[in-house]
Amino acid sequence: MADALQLPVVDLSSPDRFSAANSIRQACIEHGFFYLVNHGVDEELVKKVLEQSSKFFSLPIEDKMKLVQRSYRGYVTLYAGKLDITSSSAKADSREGFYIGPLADELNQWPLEEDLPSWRSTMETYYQEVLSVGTELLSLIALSLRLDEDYFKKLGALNDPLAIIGLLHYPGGLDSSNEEIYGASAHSDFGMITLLATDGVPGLQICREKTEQPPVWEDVPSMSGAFIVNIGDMMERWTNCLFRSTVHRVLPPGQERYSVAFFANPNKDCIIECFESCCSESCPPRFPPIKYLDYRKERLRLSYGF
Ligand SMILES: O=C(O)CCC(=O)C(=O)O
Ligand SMILES: [Fe+2]
Repeated sequence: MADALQLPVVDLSSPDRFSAANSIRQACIEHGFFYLVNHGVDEELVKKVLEQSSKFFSLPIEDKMKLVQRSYRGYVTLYAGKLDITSSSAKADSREGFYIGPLADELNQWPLEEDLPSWRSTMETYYQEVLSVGTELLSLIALSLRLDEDYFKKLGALNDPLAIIGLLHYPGGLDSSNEEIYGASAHSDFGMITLLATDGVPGLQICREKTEQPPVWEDVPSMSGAFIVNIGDMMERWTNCLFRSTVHRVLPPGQERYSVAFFANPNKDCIIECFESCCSESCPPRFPPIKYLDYRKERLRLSYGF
């Protein structure tokens, strides 16, 4: 059994934006994870998204396969990939997913309205609402880095961002004592930040020290009404590792589990290079500049082969 963890709580509606920014700074330095409360997304909407997600995954496999992923939009089958690209012994991840990208770009695939009424409109509403929460949160993150509030906007990261909803289903029924099968094996997220909602079934764990052996895994329980937010690799690169893109995983829950991850990714052409304020002669950039799309493509190729 892993240690229980008390993650910091950030209030998005706090009138004292500087104190909210400071708590974000501390959370991102120490954990790379925090709970976000008072974010303004109605709990009923989150519940509806989870219900609609469960309706999709309950369809017969032939129907799900009609929407099998193209350009990483649509249905990704159980055991299709392995997020842990460092382990040769971990088996493929025991989960299935459905991915929805930018609403305007025509690549998305949708179930028919007559098969799953209101499914598309529920997901579109959720996409727009969580994107605006993410945008607001990024202005606080900019403040927390002593940058202008609209820094990420000016950088172009928020112009047509390649944000993705991942509807995730962990079927359960697997014995978690089998060390080599995970719901989602150990990984860091590829983008700027991720905002996660779950159905409350446990399973998510983080490892704060990547290099510690043996690794120490700590449980991240869900908090009712809060998003679990984590820092992704692009934010880690921008900040030269000041903010951590913390490694996390999902154990195979004995019980079925649903979650919805909103990956707030930057614009596909955004060049990610260390902020000037985060490097110096004595602390040079640890990563070369990289275009977001190139980084993302490589990670998807390594984990999923597409
Ligand atoms: O399902 C979860 O709780 C986390 C999923 C996750 O970490 C991911 O898909 O990147
Ligand atoms: Fe993740």
